[in-house]
Amino acid sequence: MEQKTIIEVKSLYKSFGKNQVLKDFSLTLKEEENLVILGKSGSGKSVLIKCIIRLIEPDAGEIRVLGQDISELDQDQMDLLRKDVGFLFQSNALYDSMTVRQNLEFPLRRHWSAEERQANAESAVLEALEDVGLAHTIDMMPAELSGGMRKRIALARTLILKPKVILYDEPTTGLDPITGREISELIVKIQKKYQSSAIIISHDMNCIKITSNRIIMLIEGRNYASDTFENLTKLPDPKVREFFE
Ligand SMILES: Nc1ncnc2c1ncn2[C@@H]1O[C@H](COP(=O)(O)OP(=O)(O)OP(=O)(O)O)[C@@H](O)[C@H]1O
Repeated sequence: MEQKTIIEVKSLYKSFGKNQVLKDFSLTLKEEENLVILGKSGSGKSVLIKCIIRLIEPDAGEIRVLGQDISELDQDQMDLLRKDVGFLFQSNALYDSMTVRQNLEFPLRRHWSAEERQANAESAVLEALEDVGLAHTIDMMPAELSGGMRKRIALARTLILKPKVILYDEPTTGLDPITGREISELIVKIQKKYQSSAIIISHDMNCIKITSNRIIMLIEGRNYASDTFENLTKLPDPKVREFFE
């Protein structure tokens, strides 16, 4: 059976003044796939992700998310789509003045009715916290948690809406190697449990090795090579080799 396409980006172009960042970039994300975007600093990985969640308007090209051309959606339709597309910020973006529970309840305010929240918020918060192994932190403040724990809480807050696809912006940056490995393993566990898909931006080779089903190399603004970790490490092309040496 052919796998469904979850995200399709076709011939994307984006420049800032004279700085041509994306030049004819394309990708396809399939159902239940963990796709890593690998590229140097400044190569346009964040710009790409921001185009996908429509924080940035591309100059040309097409982006389809869960079958919908996002340029055709109005604000309400885009809000509805955002429920299915989780985003884990590099900075975590937790609210420091709120407890862990309140942080997790926050996205429910926007996407669930008052009745739904009354009936199901408590169990949804607990399930998301259990997914990341941190149920005991429910009444703690973000400042009381380590960097790795804050990353897990941010992931739990993304999971609470049960997204079909999760976009991870450098999920292990700033973490020590052991904590980084735990987060990478958690990304794989979550994908299996929810049968979700993910785009993961990273240049942490350990994270990439653990999480990727496939890697796209973003070089000179385009999809320069796309293959599994193992196959890419065998390519003789010097521009690809740079990353694996
Ligand atoms: N809003 C903006 N205005 C002007 N230039 C921008 C803007 N956003 C990004 N850029 C430029 O686009 C290029 C790509 O930036 P981007 O943040 O996507 O890189 P990246 O691959 O994510 O890098 P890193 O790994 O360092 O995060 C950079 O040259 C950056 O200066």
